[in-house]
Amino acid sequence: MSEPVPSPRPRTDRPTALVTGATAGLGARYAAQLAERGHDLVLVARDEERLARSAVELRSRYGVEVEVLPADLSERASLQRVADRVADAARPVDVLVNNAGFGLKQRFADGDLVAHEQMFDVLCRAVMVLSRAAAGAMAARGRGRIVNIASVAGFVAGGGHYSAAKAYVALLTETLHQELSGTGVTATAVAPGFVRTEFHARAGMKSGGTDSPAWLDADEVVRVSLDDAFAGKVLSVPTKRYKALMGVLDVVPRALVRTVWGKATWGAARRHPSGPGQHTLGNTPEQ
Ligand SMILES: NC(=O)C1=CN([C@@H]2O[C@H](COP(=O)(O)OP(=O)(O)OC[C@H]3O[C@@H](n4cnc5c(N)ncnc54)[C@H](OP(=O)(O)O)[C@@H]3O)[C@@H](O)[C@H]2O)C=CC1
Ligand SMILES: N[C@@H](C=O)C(=O)O
Repeated sequence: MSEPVPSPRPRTDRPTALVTGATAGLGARYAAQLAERGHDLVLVARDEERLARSAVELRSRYGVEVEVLPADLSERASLQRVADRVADAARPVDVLVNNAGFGLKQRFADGDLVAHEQMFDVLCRAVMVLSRAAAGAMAARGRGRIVNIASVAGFVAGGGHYSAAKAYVALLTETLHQELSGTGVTATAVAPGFVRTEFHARAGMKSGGTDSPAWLDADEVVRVSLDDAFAGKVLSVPTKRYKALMGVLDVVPRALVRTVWGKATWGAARRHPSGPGQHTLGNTPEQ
């Protein structure tokens, strides 16, 4: 990736939101809805052309200032540039949306270690570094919103490395919310269920009938989660269906959840190229 040239933009009296993974799926909708709610934007993703196209469209549609900050969040130097932008006291970021992410269609135990390290770096390390940068800068100003995209998958026992990473995001966000209490800064973990975005196609996963009620509209997820974040809620679970599922997950024994999720075609099994029961390790979900 070539060295990015951040576009310097004059400050306006509008608040600024920085969104990672802003070019597709949920991130693109966060950018658009935050602009609609009167925010200037800083857009982060890897694809520079797509970032530039998004910026042009958002400026013309919403009349806000849009900076682009191309960065691969799995690379430490790039991540640091984004963290420096988040913490820049001269150009305050009022809302941080840690959204960038991806899934892997492979098991953890015998999958490609480099791919799993990249997933860890983007889903966990980047969220940790950027949340911390935002927490310090925002607390010093006495206001700010940190919005971290977790997943219902993060509350599912046995859902693979992805679930573990999203569990980390949820718990880190709850910790941050607690530590920031009284500072004027809030942290919100968003836990969507299945959402129609590029996520599953990019990972080569089967997504089944995306018109089924299990699949959510990205715009609805973003609207509900921004309302929750601006209300200072610590956890946002968009839609009644998934709130009900989270209620069930709270009371069902973990061993049962592991077994069901491991075998279900819509669950962990669909992440395995070899399909349920045919993977190389010969482990049952209980092991
Ligand atoms: N879709 C779903 O069912 C659900 C998704 N989520 C979570 O929502 C978030 C958004 O996913 P979704 O919108 O579905 O996915 P998409 O695949 O539609 O979009 C992913 C975005 O992340 C960016 N991105 C990916 N890798 C990197 C990287 N290394 N550095 C910087 N940017 C990166 C992509 O841009 P580029 O390729 O240009 O870098 C893109 O803008 C993720 O955290 C995901 O885990 C949670 C629950 C459900
Ligand atoms: N809910 C989705 C992502 O978080 C999935 O599990 O595919």
